[in-house]
Amino acid sequence: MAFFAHQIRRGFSSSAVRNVVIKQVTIIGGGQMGAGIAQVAASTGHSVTLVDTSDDILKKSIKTIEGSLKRVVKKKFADKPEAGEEFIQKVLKNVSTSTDAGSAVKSSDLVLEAIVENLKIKQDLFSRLDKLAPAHTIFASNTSSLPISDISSTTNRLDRFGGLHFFNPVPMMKLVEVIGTSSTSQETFDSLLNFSKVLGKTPVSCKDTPGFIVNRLFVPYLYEAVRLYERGHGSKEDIDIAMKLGVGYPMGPFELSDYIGLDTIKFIMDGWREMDPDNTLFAPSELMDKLVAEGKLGKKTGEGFYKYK
Ligand SMILES: CC(=O)CC(=O)SCCNC(=O)CCNC(=O)[C@H](O)C(C)(C)COP(=O)(O)OP(=O)(O)OC[C@H]1O[C@@H](n2cnc3c(N)ncnc32)[C@H](O)[C@@H]1OP(=O)(O)O
Ligand SMILES: NC(=O)C1=CN([C@@H]2O[C@H](COP(=O)(O)OP(=O)(O)OC[C@H]3O[C@@H](n4cnc5c(N)ncnc54)[C@H](O)[C@@H]3O)[C@@H](O)[C@H]2O)C=CC1
Repeated sequence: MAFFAHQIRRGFSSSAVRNVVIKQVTIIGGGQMGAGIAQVAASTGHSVTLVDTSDDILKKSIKTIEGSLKRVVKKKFADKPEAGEEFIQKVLKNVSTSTDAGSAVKSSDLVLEAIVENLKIKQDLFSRLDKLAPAHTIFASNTSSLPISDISSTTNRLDRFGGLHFFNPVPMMKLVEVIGTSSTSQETFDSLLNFSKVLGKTPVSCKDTPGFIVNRLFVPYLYEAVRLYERGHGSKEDIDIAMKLGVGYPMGPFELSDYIGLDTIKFIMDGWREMDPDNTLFAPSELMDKLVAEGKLGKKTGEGFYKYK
């Protein structure tokens, strides 16, 4: 009886009665997050195909992975630089690239999406791939804020669909939020939990609620820092210093917003405000709107709250 109730909660489906051991991974989107996830998956022995819209972007993704691996081995193989170089080459061999998502997913156990934070584009992608991926393949999204059940709604594999939310920079941040919708099967959820552990991360289980755990607490904090600055209650520099030295955060809110990308943070907040317009935690910021409109998105564009050129 308990088993049955449990299966109902997770949306039982006969096609998903076994745990999928994830070996072959397709990652769609080779930006900040996709490249980081590809690196970690390849470093832990997975065969990874990284997909993006052009070969030029993918070349940049591989360069990013190479640069990050160099930082990792500097520490891990401090006394054995040759073994470090060997490790880098071994990891890079585990990553192939493609601009053809449809072909890439044909041999995948997991398709993990880390493309632009836009519901329609994510839905279109998964709807197309659903027809091409094998039946056992699990689909997952790395979305920061969109409901997983909205993203999965255009597919016929609701039981094999979940959220895997990594943190930036992926090689350094230990947490993964694993998100199950009311339709995600227990087997899928367990496979995603297990995959996160095999990557060397610590997973936490989340419901499909806005911002899951971390961003629901964290994004309002980042916005309140900007509003505090707009009210003239402190300079950006002092607010950053205060949060680093006062509560031990590794980065202040302005440094971190620039690091994540102001477009991503604004997109999250705009979406929540639309859902709950009277919630003062979701109030807008004129400065944030202005910077994003000017294309000053943070570190990735060379300027955000601070300049990086
Ligand atoms: C928006 C969302 O949906 C969710 C999110 O991601 S929210 C954002 C979550 N992320 C954070 O909060 C990041 C907070 N910042 C930090 O933890 C740290 O500042 C940081 C790890 C990014 C950098 O650390 P730092 O001490 O400030 O700088 P730095 O000295 O350059 O780096 C520390 C170490 O990390 C390593 N490192 C940093 N970035 C790295 C990367 N991308 N790849 C590999 N190694 C990296 C460095 O090599 C360095 O190693 P050593 O200690 O051996 O020298
Ligand atoms: N930046 C951050 O700190 C975090 C972001 N996220 C989420 O991860 C996702 C990706 O974010 P970032 O890596 O920061 O973005 P990014 O802008 O660095 O990278 C996105 C990549 O996806 C590619 N892309 C866009 N549409 C595509 C398509 N249809 N097919 C293939 N590739 C496509 C782009 O060319 C780009 O290289 C978003 O959903 C974001 O909300 C999650 C955790 C942290």
